[in-house]
Amino acid sequence: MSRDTTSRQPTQPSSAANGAKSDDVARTKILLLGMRRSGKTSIQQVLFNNLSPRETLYLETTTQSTKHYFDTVIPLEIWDCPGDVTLETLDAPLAQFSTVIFVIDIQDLYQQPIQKLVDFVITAYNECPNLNLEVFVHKADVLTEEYKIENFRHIQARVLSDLSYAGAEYETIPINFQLTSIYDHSLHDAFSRVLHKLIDSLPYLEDLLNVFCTNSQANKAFLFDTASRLYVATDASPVDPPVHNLCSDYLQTLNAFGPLYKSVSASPLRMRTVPSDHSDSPPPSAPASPPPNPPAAVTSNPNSRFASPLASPSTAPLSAHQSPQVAQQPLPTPPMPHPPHFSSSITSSTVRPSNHDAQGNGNGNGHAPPSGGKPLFYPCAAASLAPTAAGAGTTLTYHLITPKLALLALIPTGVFQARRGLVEYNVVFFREGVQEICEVESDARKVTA
Ligand SMILES: Nc1nc2c(ncn2[C@@H]2O[C@H](COP(=O)(O)OP(=O)(O)OP(=O)(O)O)[C@@H](O)[C@H]2O)c(=O)[nH]1
Repeated sequence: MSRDTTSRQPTQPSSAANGAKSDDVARTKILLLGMRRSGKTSIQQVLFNNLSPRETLYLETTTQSTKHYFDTVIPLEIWDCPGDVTLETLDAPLAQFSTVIFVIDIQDLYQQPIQKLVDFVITAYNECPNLNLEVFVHKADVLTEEYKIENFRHIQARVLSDLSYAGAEYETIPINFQLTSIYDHSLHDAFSRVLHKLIDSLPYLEDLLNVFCTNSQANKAFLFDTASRLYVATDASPVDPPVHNLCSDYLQTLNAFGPLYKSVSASPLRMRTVPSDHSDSPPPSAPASPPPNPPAAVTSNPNSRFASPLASPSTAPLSAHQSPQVAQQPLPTPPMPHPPHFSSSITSSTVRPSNHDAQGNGNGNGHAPPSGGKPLFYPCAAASLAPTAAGAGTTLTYHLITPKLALLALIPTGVFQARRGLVEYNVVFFREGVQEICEVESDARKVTA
């Protein structure tokens, strides 16, 4: 991260590219504001630069506004500002930001930080009434559960009463308060909710997740950004924090083994020569059945494109052997250690080439197939959460959807065991839908010179 340690006056913001920086896309801008030491840089670094929370202890004070780039479903530009920045010294019009996140330390119950927040809200509202205003009441981990809630309510009540005291027109400004900490999952959950408001195609992603859940009998499904572990969309059922935390932990475990997947999948030679040992694999002579054409438009109803495990008996004979996703010669199952947070065992972990992408189609999120025509690979994995009785409990599944996004779903183990091929068949169509949405997003954001 680049910082100017000599100048204390913010001038032109500097850039630090975590994702690929490119000037040819219109980025959604998020501004991080707050008092000194409130935790702005830590939030940005933990979420988007994979910094471990403990390492934030060694972060230096920010002296100059710094832009960070991050590419997910939408390209983001996150501005980390010094604690003493004002809207006048920001050197950028507020109107160019989609969201401002004001970070306030949960122990800052004094007049100054709250007054700074209130002043900022009033100025921002006068300048840009439609600006999305978020307040992260941060470092929640330092207090016990009881004091945490008390301080959170106190800060919220003080801000709202000061605003109404400032004028009747400020009483109704929509401000979203969230409790956050870099030491638990609350920060990821809070930032995911901020992100949802910025993704225009969110309803389409949610539709795809709802259809996937219905047809695969999944209790819950998330579409996660794999690098930041923010969920960019989820199905219509409410988010239960323990379920979100479980999925996030599982993703973190799998991320830790990402390089293993890469080294295996990077070698097309190995893909052709290593014999299969996976029970779901088709016989070598199994014909590769290409999937149907991708949906004509993002808005098309995807319902008819999913096969339901609960559908009429005519759909039941569909199995993994018929799934277009598994028709290539399979790779061996890489060894997976027991994940630390699960009392369960990994039931499977495979690296499978997607037929669809082997043909060079449907690479979403603006990712062309790697040069040299190598296909992209989509690892999948599953962990049984209650392995005691056969078929009982829930299975947590992971399927990579695009190079940056993964589907995590909770499926009853009985369904997953009996209809796994069909679940994976549904994933193929889910992937096509998401990739198409990402392509539309990426096309819409291209800036032509
Ligand atoms: N306990 C706890 N400490 C945190 C949390 N987030 C950040 N910190 C700590 O707060 C201190 C300040 O964090 P920074 O990220 O540098 O804060 P900042 O707002 O960027 O500070 P300036 O650059 O001075 O504006 C560091 O020691 C972090 O480790 C949190 O969620 N919980």
